[in-house]
Formats: sequence, structure tokens, C-alpha cells
Amino acid sequence: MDITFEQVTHVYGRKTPFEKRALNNVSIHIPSGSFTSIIGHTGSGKSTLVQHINGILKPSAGRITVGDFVIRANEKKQNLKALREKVGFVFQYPEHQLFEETIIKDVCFGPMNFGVSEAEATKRAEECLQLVGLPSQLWHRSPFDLSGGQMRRVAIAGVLAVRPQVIILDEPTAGLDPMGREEILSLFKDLHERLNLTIVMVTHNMSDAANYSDQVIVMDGGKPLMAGAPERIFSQVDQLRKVGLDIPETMEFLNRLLDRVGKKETIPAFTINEAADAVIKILGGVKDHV
Ligand SMILES: Nc1ncnc2c1ncn2[C@@H]1O[C@H](COP(=O)(O)OP(=O)(O)OP(=O)(O)O)[C@@H](O)[C@H]1O
Repeated sequence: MDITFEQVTHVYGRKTPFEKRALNNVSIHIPSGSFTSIIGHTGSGKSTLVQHINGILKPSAGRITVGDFVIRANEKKQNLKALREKVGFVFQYPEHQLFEETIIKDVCFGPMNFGVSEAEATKRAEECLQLVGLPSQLWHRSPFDLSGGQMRRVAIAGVLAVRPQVIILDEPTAGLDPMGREEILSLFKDLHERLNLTIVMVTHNMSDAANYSDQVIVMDGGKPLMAGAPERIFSQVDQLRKVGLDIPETMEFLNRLLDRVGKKETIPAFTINEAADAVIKILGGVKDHV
């Protein structure tokens, strides 16, 4: 599903002493089937932005289009349930939302909430638990018997069982060690390819944005500062630093980016800026990679 923001503004606490313009006239496009990462320093508006995609937040001004759904400011009658069936949201620490007595019941909860029969929900739950790699011996156990990483997989299966076309991930690897992080992100990369999902991921981790997404949007002060392919965004190191983003000072990072776009050259280990210039040179200019 294509997602478009047209001049979207979001103001928290309007006309109170705490009024805050968290999104300021944002216009962006997230193509159907893309894996888009939203990066930006704390308070730049990333979470506020993605919470508009499934109607958790409504715009104060402007318009959001998600496939055939249109969300406008001040519109009273909106079929948010139908929108939420298409747009799944994986919150930070989703495992904190598990509550049923068995894993399978937990995964069934989402689809049954959308009116799916128990038999169909069970079928979907089994499929999704398989997709996230949870062994069937565990399905009838309590979710609280699992490790943190496994619990997170169960919560993700619950979102997938609703069969959304778009998945929003808000810091999906928060609190995980590097191996757990890699596992969860590889899972989403795989689901993205297999199910043709549109994925929008909020992350503080530059390597994750570079390794897994095909589009990166940089937020700054409630506005998108840059949007484009990761190799273009991460070659603008000075600009990213200016908005407080910590770009890993490793040649390995840039070499991985080149590898991803199928370039075999290895860039030499000079300073980060020289390395970024070398990347642009190897890629033959940035405009072809936007
Ligand atoms: N419920 C709220 N009420 C008032 N202000 C809010 C609320 N939620 C967020 N804000 C403010 O809006 C701005 C954007 O917040 P948001 O959470 O979208 O940023 P973020 O980029 O996701 O930050 P982080 O990386 O810390 O999660 C911040 O200044 C924040 O303090």
C-alpha cells in the first residue's frame, strides 16, 4: 500500500501551555512494498509521524493517504478499524502486551478482535508462529515461559495474524543484544520479501537503517530533512552530524553499503568524509540512487 503525507501538521496540547508542534507541514511518500526507515534525534517527530499511519493520532492539518484510506484533519467519520486491519503496529517492547494463558490464544486475539472465527484465527496463528520460527512444542505453553526474544516473536506473530499489508515498527530491537537484533531484523526482511509487506521502521540505529531499508527518511524538528536511498543519505555525513545523528565511524559500515548495492570495490580506510566521497565516486554520483 502506498502511503502519502500531504502537508501534515500535528500539534499536541493545542491552546495549552504545553502546546508542541511535533510535525510541521510534512509531505512524504512511502512506496508500496518498500522498507522505509525513519531516523532522527530524540524528539524529532518520528513516533508522532508513524502513529498517523494507522490512525492512532489524527493530523491537526493536512492529509494522509494509505492505499484507499484517506485521513484528514477534523474528519469525524473515519473507518479506523478497517485501516488498522491493513496497518499493523509493532510497539516498542511488544512482549509487554502479551496476556493470554497460552501462546496460541495470544496470537489468535488480534484476528478474532477483527471478527475472524476461532477456527480461522487458529489456522492463521499456526501459520504465523511458524513464520516467526517458534517451535510447535511451545504453542500451548504460557507466553511467560519464553525468553524475551521468543516473547517478542509471539507478539509479532499476533500482528501478522491479522494479515496487514503495512507493518509499522517502532524501535523493534529496543533492549535486544546484537544477536537478538539481527534475528528480529532478518525476520522482518524475510517477511517483507515473502509477503510483499510495506515496512516502516523507526530506529535510532544507523546500521540497521542502512542494512535493511531501501528508503531512509531523516526527521529534524518535526520535518523531513532528507529522504532517499540509504547510500545517498549516509554519504551526507556532515549534514547528519549537524542534526545530532551518530554515524558509525567505520569503513566497514560504508563497505557494507557498497556491497548491498552490488559494488565490489572496497573503500580505503581514510577519514569518514573521504570515505563518503569515495562511496559517491564509486556509485557514479548520487542522483541514480535516490
Ligand atoms: N503526548 C504528547 N504530548 C505532548 N508532547 C508530546 C507528546 N508526545 C510527544 N510529544 C513531543 O513531541 C515531540 C516529538 O515527539 P516524538 O515522540 O514524535 O519524537 P521521536 O523522534 O519519536 O522521539 P524519540 O526518539 O525520543 O522517541 C517531542 O518534543 C515530544 O516531547
